[in-house]
Amino acid sequence: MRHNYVCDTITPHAVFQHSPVIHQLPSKPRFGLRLNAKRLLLVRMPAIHGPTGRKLFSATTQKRENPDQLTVQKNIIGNMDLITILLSVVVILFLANVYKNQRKPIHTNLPPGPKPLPIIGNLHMLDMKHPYKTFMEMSKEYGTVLTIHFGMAKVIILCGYDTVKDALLNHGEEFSNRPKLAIFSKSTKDNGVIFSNGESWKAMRRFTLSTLRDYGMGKKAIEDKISEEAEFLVQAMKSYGGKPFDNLTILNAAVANIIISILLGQRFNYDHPTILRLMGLINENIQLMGSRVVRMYNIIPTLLDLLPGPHHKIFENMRHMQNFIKETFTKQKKTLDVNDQRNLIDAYLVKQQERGRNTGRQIGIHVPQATAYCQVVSSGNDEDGGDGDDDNDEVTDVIWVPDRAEEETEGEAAQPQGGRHQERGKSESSQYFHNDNLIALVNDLFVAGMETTTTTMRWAILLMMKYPEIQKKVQKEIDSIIGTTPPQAEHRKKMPYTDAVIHEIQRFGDIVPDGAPHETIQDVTFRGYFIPKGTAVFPLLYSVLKDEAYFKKPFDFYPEHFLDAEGNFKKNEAFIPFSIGKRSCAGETLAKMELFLFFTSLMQNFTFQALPGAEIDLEPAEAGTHGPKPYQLCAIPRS
Ligand code: HEM
Repeated sequence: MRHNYVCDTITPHAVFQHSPVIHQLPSKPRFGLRLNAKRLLLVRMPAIHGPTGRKLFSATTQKRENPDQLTVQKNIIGNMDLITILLSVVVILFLANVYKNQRKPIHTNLPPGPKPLPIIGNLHMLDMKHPYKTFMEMSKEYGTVLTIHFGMAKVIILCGYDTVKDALLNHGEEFSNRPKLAIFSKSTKDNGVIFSNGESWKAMRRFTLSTLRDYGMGKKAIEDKISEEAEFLVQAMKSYGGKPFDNLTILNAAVANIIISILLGQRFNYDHPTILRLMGLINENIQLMGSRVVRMYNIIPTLLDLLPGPHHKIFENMRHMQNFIKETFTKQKKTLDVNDQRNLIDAYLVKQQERGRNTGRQIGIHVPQATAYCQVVSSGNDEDGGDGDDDNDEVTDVIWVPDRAEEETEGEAAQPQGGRHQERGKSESSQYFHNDNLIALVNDLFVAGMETTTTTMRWAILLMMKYPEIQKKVQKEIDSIIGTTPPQAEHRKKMPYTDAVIHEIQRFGDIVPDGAPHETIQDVTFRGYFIPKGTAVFPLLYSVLKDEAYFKKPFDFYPEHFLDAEGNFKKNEAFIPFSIGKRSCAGETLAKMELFLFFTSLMQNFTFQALPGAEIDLEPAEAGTHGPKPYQLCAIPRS
């Protein structure tokens, strides 16, 4: 019985499940190595070879009936012994190696953390639904810089504003990479802006910041677009006549239309199939990202690739998004006018053309040269056959991939904190403006620009329903400062209470509690600890936005966090929902403008109420971002 159990634990899957038992085994070598190798495999055969293995095993134990059968069985057993020994040796060596590596003090001065188990590390200790809560608990024991083992990989967790600021600002460059996350790497091949690194990231980030500025952020044009969209949103909410509804779809569509106008230069009605399709794909993926299986996928992708699960749906949805983007820019290319750029995709295509001109070649035309090579990009097939991506099959493009000698030297990527304007006029790495980067970049901006702001707006309405007296104070300020005219960005400075409420919504909602993962670009000595190059680092935004040293009532909704005694708006340096440093949110200015204009437009026109008798639940849903659970609301028109 005991042998059975120990041997079962030696299949990779079972080791994962039962490893605490491995630790409890008494004496001598661990992992049941003292077992007879043959017996080990006999018990393991069913797990490795399935039904055949099971039959072989029974052949050794049942009564033999005739000599022929005996001979066959002897051969089988002879072969099996060989396999038994080989496999046992492999398994034993593998486990011994894992054990040795985990015990070996490779770096003696790593930040402290809980003791890991073989293979699974500290995974068994984590609340997989809210890992940030476990990290906060652990930091009470181990300090604000701690090491957690995600399986066999070490991850550094940074807790509290002082530590996060120290890492992302004072050691900004050293912590500025992103780790490869299997769930994204597989579909984007590390292109785009959110999960890319090195020169390609710098080129994409610089382009994103300057183009968002030209087509969106800080410009009157985008302010007008948001105001216009806010009016559509108000009308859509009015259409419910005060009756209960779930605001997710229309809020999502309103926010989506802003990023769509920047990316594609158009808006869609809220029931248009295209916008519904895009939102459906993105929302489903965000939802699935929060699942435990997907979190596990980033730790053991090779194993999970073999198993069914939500990760396959994520890949399928990403393929549909990519096909949509390919189809869109292929069509746009046909009507591109360099002197009349309509949107971000046009600006990107112009960069591609510049590249062609600079090198005496044109994008899309293969000009063989000794020092460069071409890459043919084909969209592949529309795998679902029914999502309207039929044109994609014809999309074939030829892009230039220069040799290293052609690469231009880049400066630092633009920094949002005070450094945004420095990137203008710098030489550009136009070799990175290839189609794969365009697809991944547009996808990144769709997802980042749509989901985050919608989720914050959903918190905003839920919190106003929960705290009607705060809602009334906001409305009073709107009535006195804005009146009935459409809200404008410049009103904000005169509205300290509303400004404080919006800040508190973001602080309390805390929609990216784990922070986006970073990675050390080189060996780092940080706060007395050694963190090797290539280590994943989580700046825990939850621990910052709930930092008791900076916020008096960290777990309450308390707009006074951002107000002084006279009721003036008061900045709080630990308010960093967009993070800080080199990888901080590229859409921060746009998001702030959207939040202010959408929020004030809604508060100007409606009083939000929960359904009579309904409990307002402020516990976040389990998803990729920290949003409220689905809820119904009544938007009572103010007249
Ligand atoms: C309320 C709204 C938003 C919040 C709370 C938010 C928050 C964040 C956070 C926490 C990060 C990770 C920073 C880090 O790694 O340290 C991030 C990255 C990013 N965000 Fe946002 N974001 C919002 C809206 C937007 C919008 C509207 C856009 C674009 C239009 C956008 C584009 C990006 C991009 C491109 C990155 C990756 C930057 C990089 O890796 O260089 N975000 N955002």
